[in-house]
Amino acid sequence: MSERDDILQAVYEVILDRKGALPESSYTASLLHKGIDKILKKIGEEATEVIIAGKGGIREEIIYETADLFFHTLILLGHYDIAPRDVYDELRRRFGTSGHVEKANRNGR
Ligand SMILES: N=c1c2ncn([C@@H]3O[C@H](COP(=O)(O)OP(=O)(O)OP(=O)(O)O)[C@@H](O)[C@H]3O)c2ncn1[C@@H]1O[C@H](COP(=O)(O)O)[C@@H](O)[C@H]1O
Repeated sequence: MSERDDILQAVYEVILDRKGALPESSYTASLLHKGIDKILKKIGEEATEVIIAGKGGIREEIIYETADLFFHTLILLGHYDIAPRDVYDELRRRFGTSGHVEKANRNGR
């Protein structure tokens, strides 16, 4: 898959553009402007909504709330200039390794 077809990458690039935008010009710009504590608060709220949707078991709501969580997590990555591909690389590094083995190799993290 090319980066152009990767929606997480595409949204991430919009988020980076919004870093230079006026807060009143967009939701993303206003959240970035409010700073890291507000970004983290939104992630906490969105994660809670994923949990509630997960308990409810309604497919569309789980998808909708997960998209909100992904989006706000991308804003966190954007805040720190961490590209989605860095997260993909970490997942690739873990791919094929059992979760139990991966945990044992975390060296106290
Ligand atoms: N994917 C999203 C996306 N997902 C969710 N949201 C917004 O995230 C907000 C979360 O909803 P909430 O009700 O929790 O938030 P709120 O009440 O508006 O905000 P708070 O007062 O709680 O902080 C809503 O305003 C949603 O519209 C998004 N806003 C933007 N994007 C993407 O980001 C791009 C840039 O958006 P703008 O920054 O608005 O131009 C868009 O083209 C989209 O691709």
